[in-house]
Amino acid sequence: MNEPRHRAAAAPLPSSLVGALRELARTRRLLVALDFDGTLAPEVDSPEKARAIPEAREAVLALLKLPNTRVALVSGRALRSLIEVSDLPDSVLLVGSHGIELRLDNPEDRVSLDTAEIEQVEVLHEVLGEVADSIDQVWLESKPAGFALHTRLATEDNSRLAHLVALSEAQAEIENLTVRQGKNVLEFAVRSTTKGEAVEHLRRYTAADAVFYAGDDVTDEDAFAALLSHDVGVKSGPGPTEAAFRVAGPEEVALVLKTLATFREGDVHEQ
Ligand SMILES: O=P(O)(O)OC[C@H]1O[C@H](O[C@H]2O[C@H](CO)[C@@H](O)[C@H](O)[C@H]2O)[C@H](O)[C@@H](O)[C@@H]1O
Repeated sequence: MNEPRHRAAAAPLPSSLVGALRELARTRRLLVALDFDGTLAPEVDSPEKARAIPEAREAVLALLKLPNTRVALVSGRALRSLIEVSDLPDSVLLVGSHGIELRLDNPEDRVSLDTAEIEQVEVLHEVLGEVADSIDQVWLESKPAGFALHTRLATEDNSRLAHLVALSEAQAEIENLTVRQGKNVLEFAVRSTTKGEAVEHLRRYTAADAVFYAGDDVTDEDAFAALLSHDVGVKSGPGPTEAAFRVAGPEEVALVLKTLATFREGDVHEQ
């Protein structure tokens, strides 16, 4: 099934989180950095069909209207794919490919790979393409500096096999390959960046006094690790995390963002 038919209402937020949001809303310059899949958008079988739930989108639009408030999406998706599925105004800062691609306020920064990296991407394509072609329901998503090997619809055995073979063959061909495990996906990149570096870059770029970050996957842990004591991190869904707070999924993330926007709006009017 690609689209959940009924969405559960968001569970109430824990009072400790509401308190942290109230405090964060008073920050002079605030950066709200958000992962996309599993955080704003429920997971679906076809990545191109993923969309932020309406409540999350509305909350992001509300935050965008506030002064001294920047919103950024920090995603593992290729920038082009992130632009398509997020469908948000250009004032949203975008980080794609786990930090390799950026779209800030100035015209797009294109990723330009050097000759050696281009050759490595070609080799990767060949190696991973063979793995995807030979195992049922395994497919390859192309990104500027690498590939995501998707196994969401494969059996558990086939998924494990695909990951093992892809990893050993790709690493045998390319030294210093960056490999990331995500939800039903194994990602390979010829350039190394993390969402933590992306958050640090965005913090400097926006001159933010504090940062809010929400994410659901293993790669978001680098971003949580980059948060400072006065920042707020919220993990969406299950799994180990360094984030100080956890909510159940995109419905609750939307409620968190709406609550933050409402507090901040109130503070702006009081000033
Ligand atoms: O960093 P994110 O914004 O969370 O992106 C992580 C990966 O998201 C996409 O794959 C995941 O979501 C798909 C749609 O729900 C799902 O089908 C897949 O199983 C998930 O792994 C995207 O396709 C990847 O390129 C991103 O790296």
